[in-house]
Amino acid sequence: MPEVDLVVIGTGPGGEALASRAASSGLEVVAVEAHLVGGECPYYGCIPTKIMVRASDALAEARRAGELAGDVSLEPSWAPVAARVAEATADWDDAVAVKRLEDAGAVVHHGTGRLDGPRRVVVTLADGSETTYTARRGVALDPGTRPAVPPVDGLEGTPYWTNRDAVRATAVPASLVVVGGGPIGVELAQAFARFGSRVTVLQHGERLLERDEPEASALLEQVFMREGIRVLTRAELATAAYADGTFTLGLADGTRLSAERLLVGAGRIPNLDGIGLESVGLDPHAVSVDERMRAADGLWVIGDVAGHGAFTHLSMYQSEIAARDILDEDGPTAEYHAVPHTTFTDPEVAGVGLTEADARARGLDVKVGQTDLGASSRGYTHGPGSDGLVKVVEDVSTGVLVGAAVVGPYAGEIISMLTLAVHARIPVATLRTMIYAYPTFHRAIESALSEL
Ligand SMILES: Cc1cc2nc3c(=O)[nH]c(=O)nc-3n(C[C@H](O)[C@H](O)[C@H](O)COP(=O)(O)OP(=O)(O)OC[C@H]3O[C@@H](n4cnc5c(N)ncnc54)[C@H](O)[C@@H]3O)c2cc1C
Ligand SMILES: NC(=O)c1ccc[n+]([C@@H]2O[C@H](COP(=O)([O-])OP(=O)(O)OC[C@H]3O[C@@H](n4cnc5c(N)ncnc54)[C@H](O)[C@@H]3O)[C@@H](O)[C@H]2O)c1
Repeated sequence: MPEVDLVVIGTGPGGEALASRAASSGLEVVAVEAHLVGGECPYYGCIPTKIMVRASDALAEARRAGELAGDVSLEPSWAPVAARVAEATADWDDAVAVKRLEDAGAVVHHGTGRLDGPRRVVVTLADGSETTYTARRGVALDPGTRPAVPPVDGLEGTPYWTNRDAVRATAVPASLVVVGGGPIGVELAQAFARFGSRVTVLQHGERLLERDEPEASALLEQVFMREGIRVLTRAELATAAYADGTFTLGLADGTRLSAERLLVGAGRIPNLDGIGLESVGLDPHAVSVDERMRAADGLWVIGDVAGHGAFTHLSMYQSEIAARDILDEDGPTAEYHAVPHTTFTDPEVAGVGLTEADARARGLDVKVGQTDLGASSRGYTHGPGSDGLVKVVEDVSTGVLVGAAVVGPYAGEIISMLTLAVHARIPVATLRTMIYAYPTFHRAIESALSEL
């Protein structure tokens, strides 16, 4: 039985970084990847979708030019988008990532990994051959998630898209129904709509982006309506059929829709099934980790399945914490009070820490300040496309911000100073003494603070 120091099962962004860090620190590392080294983010998630978003934002800005700088003639084409996505993903080939990992000193297997007791992993390759490894230090899991497909009558067997198909699109569908109004659904809905697709978003819940502030959801819904994207909330897809290039869809309330394409972006399922958690005495369906990302002795779990949020920056953050523990290095342990996120719609929707509702649910004595970004000096000079807001949530008992939201152009950048404030627990009194450059979007934060 081959013996190594560490086996990493699943090389999402964090798993890849962990394998690389451990190998370059001198450990004997085996990395096992069922599909592409790097995981969902570079091939089917963050990177290709942000290329699509960037292109659709360019179209939106060009359309705004009329009001700002005179006419622009536009002939939208998906060809450059598809070409940039193919280039970024190397046509969905991970050779460069594999080489990077091998150059760091790791052995990479394309196959599936399964725990087979403490510090033991069975690797099954595509040809069915199996090798069992013993891992002296232990095993790290970063298996990520896959799309959740709702149990809709007739859906199975139809050529519905998930994010994996949408990023491979070579043409814009004339019409598109998107199931799910979370980050995946709203980013892709707007990107395709701006290229001319007639888009309807079906959202189970009461509003888009349910984990964000309700004011952010309402603003995004207004923008979607203005851009001609139909949003049906409290909508439940009940039936689906596909014939002659058209989906026919029935909602639970009797509404019928048809579209050329159907995109399912309705949440994710953790890839924990079959990974052998029960062989080390753990619940096979859910895993919990401590502040060093340990799920058991000699077992570290990172990334989306670790249960603290599904973002690449979290997977990377947790990877470094696990790496330090595996390498017996000192350093801070995991803290989640200031996790930021940005949904790359236009306007961008960003947040950090707790929403007002979350803070109140925790029993905090909360004060809230909010301001209209479009009404700021920068919003006024920016003109069309400046819809937005800043909302800050203060814990009155400590006088620090526990959460904040920014909606607007560059919200993902503007949120960074609020992330610092929440992360470092900078008193609101100190934030109020800061000088905010005029006329920037981030200056609106000063106005929001004055509303507290
Ligand atoms: C459309 C879309 C857009 C997104 N946009 C953003 C964004 O803009 N910003 C952001 O921060 N996040 C974004 N995300 C989320 C981000 O992609 C994930 O949070 C990120 O990939 C981290 O995931 P992970 O480390 O858990 O693993 P993943 O990236 O999911 O990778 C896990 C890997 O493990 C492999 N694997 C699973 N089981 C096994 C096994 N038994 N053996 C071997 N290999 C296995 C899989 O093949 C996969 O390659 C997006 C996600 C999607 C779907
Ligand atoms: N920019 C980013 O950072 C980014 C972008 C995309 C995805 N992500 C990550 O990936 C995760 C998954 O994204 P997601 O959008 O699939 O998940 P999500 O769980 O955040 O949202 C899915 C939405 O679909 C709705 N839904 C579920 N079943 C439905 C049904 N049958 N009919 C209609 N609506 C239904 C839910 O109410 C929910 O609002 C996100 O939580 C996020 O962490 C991040």
